[in-house]
Amino acid sequence: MLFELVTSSIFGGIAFHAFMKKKNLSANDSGKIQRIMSLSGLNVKDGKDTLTTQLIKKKKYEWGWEYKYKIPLGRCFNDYLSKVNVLEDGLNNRRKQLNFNDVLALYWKGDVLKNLQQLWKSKLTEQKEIELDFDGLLIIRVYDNPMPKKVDFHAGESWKVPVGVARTLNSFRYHDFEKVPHIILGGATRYGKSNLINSIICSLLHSNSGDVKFYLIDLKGGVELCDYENIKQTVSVAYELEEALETLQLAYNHMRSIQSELRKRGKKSVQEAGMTDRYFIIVDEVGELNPSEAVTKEEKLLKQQCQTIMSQIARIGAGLGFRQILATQYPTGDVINRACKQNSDAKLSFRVQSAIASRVVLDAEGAESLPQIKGRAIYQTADRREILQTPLITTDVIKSIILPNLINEEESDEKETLIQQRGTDIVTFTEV
Ligand SMILES: Nc1ncnc2c1ncn2[C@@H]1O[C@H](COP(=O)(O)OP(=O)(O)OP(=O)(O)O)[C@@H](O)[C@H]1O
Repeated sequence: MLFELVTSSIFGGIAFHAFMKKKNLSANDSGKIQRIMSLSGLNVKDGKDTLTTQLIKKKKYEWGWEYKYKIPLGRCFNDYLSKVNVLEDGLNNRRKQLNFNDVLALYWKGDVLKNLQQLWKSKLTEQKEIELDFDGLLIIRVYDNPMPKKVDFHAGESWKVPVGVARTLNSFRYHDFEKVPHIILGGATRYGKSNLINSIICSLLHSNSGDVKFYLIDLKGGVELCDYENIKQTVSVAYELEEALETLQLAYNHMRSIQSELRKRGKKSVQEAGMTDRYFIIVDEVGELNPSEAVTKEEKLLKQQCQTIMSQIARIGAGLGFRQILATQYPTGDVINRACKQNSDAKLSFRVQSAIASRVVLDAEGAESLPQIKGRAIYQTADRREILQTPLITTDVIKSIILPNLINEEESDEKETLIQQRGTDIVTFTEV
C-alpha cells in the first residue's frame, strides 16, 4: 500500500515535471523566494506602506534560474547575504524534484523496481543551492544541482595553480601568481586550508621545479609543511617564532639582493630582466605572528620584526619575484597586517564563524554562510568573486610530487651550511 502510494506520487511527479519542462516552467521559485524574503523580515516599513523586494527579471539557464530584484530603500546587499541560509532552506523545504533525464534513465535500465527505489532515495537527499550577487540589482541564482563535494587535485601550468572547481560548467579556476602575486587564505579549523596550501605547493613544484623556491613558516606545530623540509626548492623552514624571523630575514635579504641586481642592470622587474626564479613565502598560521597577542616584550619585538618584513615583501616583492601566501584560522581584527592585506589582491576564505571574520579575510560578508562542506570556499580577486570547491590532494600524490625533488646527501650538506649562516644576516629596512 505504502509502496503504491510512493510509486504513484513519483509517476505523478514525473508527469507533472515533464509538463512543466515542456513549458519551460520547471522549478521557478520566484514566488517562493519573495515570500521567504517577506517572512524573514526583509520588507521595510515606510509610514503606512510596506516596501518589498521587487522581482525585475528572471531567466532560466541550464544550471537553474537567475532572478534579479530591486531592493527597497533602507536595505543593503549584506541584509540579504545574512539570510542566504534562510532562503536556501526555504527553497529546499521538502522538495523532491524529478527531471526528464531521470525518467529516461529509469526506463532504459533493467530492474525498474530497484531503480525506482534508488531514484526516490536520491531525490530525498537532493539539495538546491543558491548564490547571491549584487550589480545594482540583487541577483539570486538558484542552482538545480549542488556543487561537487569532492574534486581531485591536478597540477596547474607554469605559475597558475588550481584553486577549485566553479559551479558554472564545473570548470577549474586557477590562481595566477604572475598576475596576482600575494594571496590570503582564511577559514575556520578543519575546512581545508592546509590541504589547499599543499595543493598550491605541489602544483608549483610539479610545474616549475627548476624555478620555484620556498620559505616555509609552519607555526601550527610543524605537522603540515614538514614534508617539504628536504626538497631542493626549500630555502628555509621555520616552526618556531625565532626561526620564522630568520626565515623572513633570509627572504628579505635575498629580495634586496635581487633589487640591487635589477638596479645594476637597469631593469624594473624580474619579468623585464628575464629572471625566471620565483620565491614563495608561505605562513601557516599568520595569527601566531600577531604582536598584540605576544605574552612577553621579547616576543612582541620578534613579532613586530616579522610584521615589518612581511609588509615590505608585500609592498615591493611582486616585481622582484616574491610571492606571499598568508593563512589564518583566527580571522579577527588585526591578525593580517594592513600592508599585506592591501597588497593581496586575491583572498580565499573557507567557512568562518561570523560575518566579522568573513570581513577580515575577504573585506566582505559571505564566508560565514558557506555550507558546512570541507573544501568549499569563496575565491575573490579585484574583479571576481566565486564559490569554489577546492581540490583535495592525497598523501600519495604529495609524496609522488616530492620524491623527484628530494635532496641527496651532498646537497643536504650545502643546505646545512646555508641555514647555519642565516643567523649572521643583517636586515636593513630601506624605503624603496
Ligand atoms: N578540498 C577538500 N575537499 C574535500 N575534503 C577536504 C578538502 N580539504 C580538506 N578536506 C578534508 O578536511 C580535513 C581537514 O582539512 P585541513 O587539514 O586542510 O583543514 P585546516 O583548515 O587546515 O584545519 P586546521 O586549521 O585545523 O589545520 C582533511 O583531512 C580532509 O579530509
